[in-house]
Amino acid sequence: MATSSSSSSATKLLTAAASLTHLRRPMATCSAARLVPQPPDLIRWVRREGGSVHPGLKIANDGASSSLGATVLSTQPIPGGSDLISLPSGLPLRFDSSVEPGSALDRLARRVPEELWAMRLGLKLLQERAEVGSFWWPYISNLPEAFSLPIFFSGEDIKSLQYAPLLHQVNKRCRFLLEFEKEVKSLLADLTPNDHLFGGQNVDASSLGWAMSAVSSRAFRLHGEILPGGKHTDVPMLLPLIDMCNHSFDPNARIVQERDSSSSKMLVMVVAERHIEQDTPVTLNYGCLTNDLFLLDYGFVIPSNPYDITELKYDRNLLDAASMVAGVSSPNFSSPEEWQQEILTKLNLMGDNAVLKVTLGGQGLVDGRLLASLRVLLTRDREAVEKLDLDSLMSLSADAPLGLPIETAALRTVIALCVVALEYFPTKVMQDEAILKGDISSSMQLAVQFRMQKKLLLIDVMRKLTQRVRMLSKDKTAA
Ligand SMILES: C[S@@+](CC[C@H](N)C(=O)[O-])C[C@H]1O[C@@H](n2cnc3c(N)ncnc32)[C@H](O)[C@@H]1O
Repeated sequence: MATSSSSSSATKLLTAAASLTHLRRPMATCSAARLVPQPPDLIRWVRREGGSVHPGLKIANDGASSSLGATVLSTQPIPGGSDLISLPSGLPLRFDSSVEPGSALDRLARRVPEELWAMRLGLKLLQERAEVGSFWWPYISNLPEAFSLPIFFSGEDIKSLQYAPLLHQVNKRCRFLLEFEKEVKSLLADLTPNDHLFGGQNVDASSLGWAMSAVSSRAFRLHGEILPGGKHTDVPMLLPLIDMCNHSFDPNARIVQERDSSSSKMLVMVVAERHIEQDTPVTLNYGCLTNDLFLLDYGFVIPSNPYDITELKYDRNLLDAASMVAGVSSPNFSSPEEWQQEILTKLNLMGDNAVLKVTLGGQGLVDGRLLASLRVLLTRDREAVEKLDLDSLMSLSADAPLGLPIETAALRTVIALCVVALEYFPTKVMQDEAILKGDISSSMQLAVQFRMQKKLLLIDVMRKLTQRVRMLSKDKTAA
């Protein structure tokens, strides 16, 4: 069970977090605070550099909720299909276009693991931030001075997340930043002052963390140049002004790319998806992401996020505990028969290549592999199982593929798994609600919101599966 290792993760993490306190800047009470107090007019800069911006748009602070920070706002009604913002290929800030292969910056970037790609572009951002007269200064000076990402939380706030998979990720990122600071310093020590990558400025875990957060919360992965044969690569890039648009799962605008008529370069545009009323924020969909990723990369949590999931570790003891809670007896959870083991191996839940992470919630509601394993472990009818393919065994939409009693027992076991998973959280939803009403820091607010949403998700899965069990038995009675 994922949350079972939380205490050891938390201890490790606190060790890392304690030494990261210098990373923390006071979290901006208004996250709209910018790098410099009066930054240049971004819209004017975009227009001057060959981009276009719809005359009915302005940058505004989202007053309704300061956590949303700045936003692009309509000052007049805008018809659907209108071009809102357009950036020529020179305006996006990319790593690949200007960093020489083999250069010191390139060598440093190669030390960053692929999954932390934001740090690579972050290095370029730091370099431009340090360069006097940088082309991108009007953009960079408009970036937030601080970010509400968990790497900047205090040890206490990180612990309050109460969810091991996220604690693990935060811990990993904090450790990486501390290690990378050393690597950067050692590389810089070998360079002459003239070759210093960051204009002689001190680069530490704090500035690296700022840059990584700026990129993870604002960059888009878009097509780079069109390659011969019409292929294109996906490149992360920072999009001035476009990155002032906040996220919505039901956005009123979207990003499109058009090929520049005179070259292989790409134009990046934002187009109104539908009619936008006056005084409405222009929103984009950042992706169908879990709250883990929204919090880690963007520093916010979406209530009732339909893409959020809770991770569990597939573990026979856990299944035994759940079956006891459910009142479903199955000795096969701890000692599956050989034919059952074969199917568990095919499901990658046993054997050398086993992947034991399973999920609840999200679009599928129950992890197909978990559901299939329960159906298989709860039946003695090997023949019936062998008539089914893996997809039918894994599908929640299939009508009780092994019959009603097995389906009911499997679903009741999943419901019990949710009960057990809820027990792992040290606090209850009601306690979280009470804490949120109190006078707490913005990072504690985020941590408590995050863990509360995980619990509400489990409760929602329980509710939906209970309905399903009822429906199945009703159908049976009616038949
Ligand atoms: C691409 S930037 C958008 C512009 C940003 N609001 C600003 O002040 O610069 C992404 C950041 O905006 C905020 N944000 C965007 N959409 C949000 C949402 N739906 N809820 C809460 N915060 C959001 C988060 O701080 C996120 O890291």
